[in-house]
Amino acid sequence: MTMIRSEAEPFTDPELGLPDAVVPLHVVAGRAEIDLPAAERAVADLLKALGRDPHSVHLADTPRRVAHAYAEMLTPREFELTTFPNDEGYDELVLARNIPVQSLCEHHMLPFQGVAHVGYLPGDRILGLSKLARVVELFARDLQVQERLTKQVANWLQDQLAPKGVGVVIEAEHLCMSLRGVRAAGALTVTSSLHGMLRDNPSSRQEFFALTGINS
Ligand SMILES: Nc1nc2c(ncn2[C@@H]2O[C@H](COP(=O)(O)OP(=O)(O)OP(=O)(O)O)[C@@H](O)[C@H]2O)c(=O)[nH]1
Ligand SMILES: [Zn+2]
Repeated sequence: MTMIRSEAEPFTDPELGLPDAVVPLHVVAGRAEIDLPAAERAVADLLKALGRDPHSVHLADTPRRVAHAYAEMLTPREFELTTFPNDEGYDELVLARNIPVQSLCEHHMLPFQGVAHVGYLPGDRILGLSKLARVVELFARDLQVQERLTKQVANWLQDQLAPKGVGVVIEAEHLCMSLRGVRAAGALTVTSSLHGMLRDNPSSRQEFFALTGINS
């Protein structure tokens, strides 16, 4: 998945007034359009291959439902990137903890879900808080591995906001590990990605992990 920014320049000095840097985001191809009728046919074929009758009264609507469910789970909502000038020179951590994460593992197309803790040390700009959760959704609504998801969120914040540091931790349970296979129900996978001072400065790093509740 690739994202481009609009024609608007993101971080030019604003006129007075807020919000001052609203940048429409467009999720662009890298992925083809979702073809719902083809997905429905494929689900009906899968049911048949699994020894089930897709035309039975119970399953007649299932291909449509499954196709729509996957389409929904693979389609992030677009949003506008809203930043504000850091007029007060706020120079401590901003951290949104326990952001819900729902994604699909690319190996089994089964959900993995949990929480993300997303933080940054502001530079010249601060970010609308909701955008920390929106960017998690932007990259989670894809076929993913948790490591890539974690890095994409951190890289996006670093690129878009140019803060002094970025930290992202994701804790998630993978249904492919709990429902089937090894059946390790309740096992949590923890991943992290850090940039700038949160990576390089030991006390900033420690503070970040302390506030996330993760022992570094
Ligand atoms: N690194 C990583 N691995 C993942 C993620 N989600 C699922 N996996 C793993 O992807 C691997 C795929 O391994 P395979 O051996 O090809 O698949 P499998 O035979 O179904 O493996 P088992 O789950 O061990 O039964 C499994 O070990 C999964 O646990 C993820 O987000 N990151
Ligand atoms: Zn999996």
